Amino acid sequence: MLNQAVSGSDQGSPEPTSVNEHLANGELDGEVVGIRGGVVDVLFPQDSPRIHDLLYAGNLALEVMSLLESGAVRCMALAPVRGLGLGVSVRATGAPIQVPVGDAVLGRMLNVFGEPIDNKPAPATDIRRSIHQPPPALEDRVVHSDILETGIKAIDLLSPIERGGKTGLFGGAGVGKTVLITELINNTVQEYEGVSLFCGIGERSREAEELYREMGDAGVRDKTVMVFGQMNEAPGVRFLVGKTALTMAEYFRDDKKQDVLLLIDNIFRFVQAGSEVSGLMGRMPSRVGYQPTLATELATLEERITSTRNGSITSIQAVYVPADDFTDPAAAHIFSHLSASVVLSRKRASEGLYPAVDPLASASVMLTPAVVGQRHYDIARAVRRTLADYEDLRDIISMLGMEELSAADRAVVARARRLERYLTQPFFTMGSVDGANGRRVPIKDTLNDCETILNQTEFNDNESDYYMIGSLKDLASSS
Ligand SMILES: Nc1ncnc2c1ncn2[C@@H]1O[C@H](COP(=O)(O)OP(=O)(O)OP(=O)(O)O)[C@@H](O)[C@H]1O
Repeated sequence: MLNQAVSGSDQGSPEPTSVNEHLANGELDGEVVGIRGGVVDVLFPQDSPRIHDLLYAGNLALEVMSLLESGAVRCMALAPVRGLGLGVSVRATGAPIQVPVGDAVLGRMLNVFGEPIDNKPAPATDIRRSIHQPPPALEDRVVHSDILETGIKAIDLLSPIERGGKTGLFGGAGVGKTVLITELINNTVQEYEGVSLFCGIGERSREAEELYREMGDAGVRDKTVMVFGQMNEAPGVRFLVGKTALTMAEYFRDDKKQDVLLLIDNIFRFVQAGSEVSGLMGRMPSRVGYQPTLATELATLEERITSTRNGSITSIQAVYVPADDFTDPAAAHIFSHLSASVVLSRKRASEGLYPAVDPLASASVMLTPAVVGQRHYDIARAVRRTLADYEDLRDIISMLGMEELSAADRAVVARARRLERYLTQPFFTMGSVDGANGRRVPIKDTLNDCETILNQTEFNDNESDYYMIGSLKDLASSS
């Protein structure tokens, strides 16, 4: 209901009063004047709250998205709007969502508001930050040229991850993005000198629980923060939860001067949530039905994920590619923010070649002689060339058979098939499923092994022996 004090103040002082002053007097109450899906219009008889301010209609949290000509504010709901009616009174908090930051959030599983979802008390800290922050100034950003070694052969060899950079794991449904990101957590978090932050956006809630348990088993939970806004939550939550995680990451980087490893599964769901909100807000869709503001929305998040003089944020982001279409505007825009992209292919997954990294489509700006060294660069190129030549020969083989190939081409095929199998790897996180034990392979071994295979001229061994092994030492010890 409209507040009496507010409606009676028409004849009051002509001086505009600030929102905070109204709040102090408990005056800034508004009223729900429109509800459309998760979008709620609220009319404040006097000062309107600002964009991004948090409002409450009873227990329902709302975030102000835009100011309407009618003087009302259009908000997105951060929970289902079931039961909400016109005329319900709304209270403005006078501030955006503020989340707890600092050591108190370590080891915790939190939601978009920074509230616990692990059945433990709220993080014990008074330090809270607004989730809407500007990106660091250009002159404060720094570029590293170090590699974060993952122990995953295909990634370290063909698409090395930049420390302090952004890496994307692209793939359609069910090609192994979540498995790969979990393996990366397993392989890197333990050795990572700094804190890790996992942000789950719009994925299955079951995955959140599994991850929490795995973090506990691996003994890394106390240097990890997990923030979730999963697929069962309102689009507004999925849209904002990335910012919650980033605000916590920025505090570790800027105030504690620590290095942060930020893992996001799945950044596409952030774009998708933005598109749901945009549709509800009544904006005209743009290409392929996405929101016209796709590029700016993504930039406000991605530009904050950066390394500064204070500390670095290394981020690894899973990117769902709708219908395996890599020209999809969401995938293409995300791609433009990254320094390395690991592309997972359905064809390789269907052949059981896990991790299904596509050696020809995956790339990294780190893969230059200046960063990885001439030898690594040459070996990676030779591996790619061999696999590309094999791709070209595949049609001929399927039509005419291997017999029609020249001896040189047959050698290329033999090497390529061995390389393809060698680049598969048993994962620690899949151990219980396929029975094999996980393997972590240092890049030095991967380079030596690939060189050995590339130089191979006799092919008496069985190519299937190269499948799901760690380094070639495994092959020698099993024969
Ligand atoms: N490295 C691997 N080794 C063995 N099996 C794997 C591997 N990666 C993926 N798989 C198989 O593929 C399935 C799907 O993997 P995952 O859930 O990671 O896919 P996804 O790309 O995240 O899918 P979605 O888009 O549906 O979330 C797994 O359940 C597993 O059976």
